[in-house]
Amino acid sequence: MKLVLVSAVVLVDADGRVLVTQRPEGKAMAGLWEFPGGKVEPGETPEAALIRELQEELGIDTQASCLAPLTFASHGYDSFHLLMPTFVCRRWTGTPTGREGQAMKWVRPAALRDLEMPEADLPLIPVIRDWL
Ligand SMILES: Nc1nc2c([nH]c(=O)n2[C@H]2C[C@H](O)[C@@H](COP(=O)(O)OP(=O)(O)OP(=O)(O)O)O2)c(=O)[nH]1
Repeated sequence: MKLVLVSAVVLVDADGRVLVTQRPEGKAMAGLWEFPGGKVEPGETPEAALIRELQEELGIDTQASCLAPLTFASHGYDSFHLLMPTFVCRRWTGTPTGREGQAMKWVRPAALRDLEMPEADLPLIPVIRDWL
């Protein structure tokens, strides 16, 4: 089974809400709400991958010192095993916008359980609720 390393981040705004983005039509798991992030490329650190993905996907800038490790997901999908270090970030510059046309929204941690999220994300929800 292929191990896929994906970095994700829980962006937290001044009101304590977190950002989720919707996977676009045509991709695997289309329509599900997920945390910003993406695959870590060869030679890249998880932090560098996130900084790159946040710029590409949302048009915001942050730095490694603003990314605090929160938890991780480890989940077996049919065709790969996902390992997803998950950070929390409260400091960035710019306003997140769906640069790739994806829908996004800010939600209270308590409302995450009402969203349809990828299987791998479900164990993250109580951790986020407890620690934010
Ligand atoms: N960014 C992110 N990806 C997640 C989450 N939960 C989860 O299972 N994933 C999975 C979905 C994808 O299989 C993988 C992230 O890969 P990706 O977004 O860079 O790439 P992708 O599948 O959209 O598509 P591709 O460009 O590789 O074709 O991790 C999450 O909360 N955030």
